[in-house]
Amino acid sequence: MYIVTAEEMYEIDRYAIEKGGIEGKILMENAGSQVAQQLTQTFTKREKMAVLVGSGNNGGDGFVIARYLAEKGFDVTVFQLVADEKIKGDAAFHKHLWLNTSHPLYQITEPLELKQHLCAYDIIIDAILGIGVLGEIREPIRSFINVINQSGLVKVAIDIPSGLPANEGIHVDKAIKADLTYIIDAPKTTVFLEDTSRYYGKWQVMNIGIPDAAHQSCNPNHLWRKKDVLASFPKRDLYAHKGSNGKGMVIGGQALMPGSILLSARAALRSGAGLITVATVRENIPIVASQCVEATYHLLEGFSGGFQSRNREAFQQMDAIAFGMGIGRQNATMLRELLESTTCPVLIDADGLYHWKDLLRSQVKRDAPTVITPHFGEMAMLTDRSVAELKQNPFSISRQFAQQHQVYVVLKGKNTIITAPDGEQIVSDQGNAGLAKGGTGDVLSGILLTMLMQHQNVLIALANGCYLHGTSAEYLVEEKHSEIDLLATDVIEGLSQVFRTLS
Ligand SMILES: NC(=O)C1=CN([C@@H]2O[C@H](COP(=O)(O)OP(=O)(O)OC[C@H]3O[C@@H](n4cnc5c(N)ncnc54)[C@H](OP(=O)(O)O)[C@@H]3O)[C@@H](O)[C@H]2O)[C@@H](O)CC1
Ligand SMILES: Nc1ncnc2c1ncn2[C@@H]1O[C@H](COP(=O)(O)OP(=O)(O)O)[C@@H](O)[C@H]1O
Ligand SMILES: [K+]
Repeated sequence: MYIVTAEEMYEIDRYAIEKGGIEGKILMENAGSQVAQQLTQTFTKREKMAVLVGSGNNGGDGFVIARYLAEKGFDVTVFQLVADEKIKGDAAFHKHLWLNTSHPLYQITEPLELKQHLCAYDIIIDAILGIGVLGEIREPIRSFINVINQSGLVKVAIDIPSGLPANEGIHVDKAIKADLTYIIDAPKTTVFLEDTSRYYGKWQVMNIGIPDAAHQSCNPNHLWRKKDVLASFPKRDLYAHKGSNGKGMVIGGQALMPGSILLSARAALRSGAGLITVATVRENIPIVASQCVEATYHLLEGFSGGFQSRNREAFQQMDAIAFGMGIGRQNATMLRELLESTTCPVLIDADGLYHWKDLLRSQVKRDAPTVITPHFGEMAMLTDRSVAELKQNPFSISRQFAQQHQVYVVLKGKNTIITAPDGEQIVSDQGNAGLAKGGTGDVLSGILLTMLMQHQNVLIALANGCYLHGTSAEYLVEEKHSEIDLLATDVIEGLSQVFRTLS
């Protein structure tokens, strides 16, 4: 599935119309008929529906929806919130078809008038503004939105809640707070931002017959789904041996922090790693080893001296390395040597990100992939921006950062945004609030470590790893646990069930 900006959506429409030869009227017919079909399955004929239409093509969708609902015997009325001359093109065509049905069309100019009418209805279908919204919401639409939000009725938005921008980085001035949104063709960027996602309510994407070539014409971001995992997850070779399933190392864990490295190592093993070595300080080895007997151990001699040649040899045998979980925030020497002396992917997480920030000021010689996995607080630290700014622009800030520093960025949150050094982006929206606990990030690092050892393509490896992590939490909360009691260790155990659905 794709994720689009408003500009990309217009480009996709243009391509479908000009190169695909599908007329805009037909796309509108498809959009309206698909939404109407969903509405007839979700609501009953006892519920009275008010379709509110504006001036653009979003309003055009509203006329089609109303026509299909009326044909199916639903009690539906169209309220036109703009002057007649504002409705043009494809929307005017479909308005004409609606009028031909001889069902009512009311033109409303006053908010109070709308309020009085709405008292007689159960459901509002919001087809007032789509992705063409620009700038501050003008009157009288502004007051209409207030009336709708205060109505207490069920609000179903078409494509996007009216007034909400499609793109990140735009202040929300006034918008409908929908209970449900039927998104046309592809989710818009604001579906995935903390402040704007709440306006959508539940959402569902309607396929309106736009050819895939139209999407590919503008190379939009991807939303990672099970079918993408099934298509890209490496198959196990019948004659596999532990070496062919990948050798990985987790480096971290100061004396008082054995837990994080234990979680990473166990998660890496549960994800199918052939061999995992834990590199940590002497005090941690018996603690971690007692709960992770499958791993081997490598002694890190303190944190002050950097790597000796003994260390370097061990690191160079690895297919991927994860660095930083519980390592403490001092001394970037070790990380520099690790990055410069290895040719395998290195993932940097947690405290390791503070070390990496220190290295940004100097040149690090490295050709192999580097992956950073910050949460929003860590990303704010790395980019010298505020968390609020980052939450409004996570896609563009991640992209700019990944391109500037030539790293893979896994920006973790409810929706995790994964960016490649060339700017390509994938979103993993799996998971739930049960993951908002200490240690779940360490588990993710372990899973990603194993994925890096086993996939050809780093971006896909990371997307698949995030899918496994989030889906494990989803299964566990559906069947056994709740979002309250879920622990990071449970997420490791839950991986078995996710893998069974992939084979
Ligand atoms: N083939 C296709 O294209 C398909 C498109 N589809 C559908 O089309 C939708 C996009 O249609 P669109 O481009 O007409 O934009 P849309 O938001 O409906 O109207 C824009 C108008 O709103 C107004 N307005 C803007 N800002 C405002 C403000 N701040 N405050 C107040 N008013 C404001 C302004 O009108 P004005 O008053 O300036 O004349 C402007 O002209 C898309 O979301 C999807 O639903 C589907 O049917 C599939 C096929
Ligand atoms: N509300 C949420 N919904 C879905 N996933 C979440 C949510 N909160 C956190 N997560 C996921 O949980 C993990 C938390 O990572 P992190 O903050 O690094 O934890 P820690 O450092 O304590 O191990 C990330 O993978 C993140 O995407
Ligand atoms: K709308």
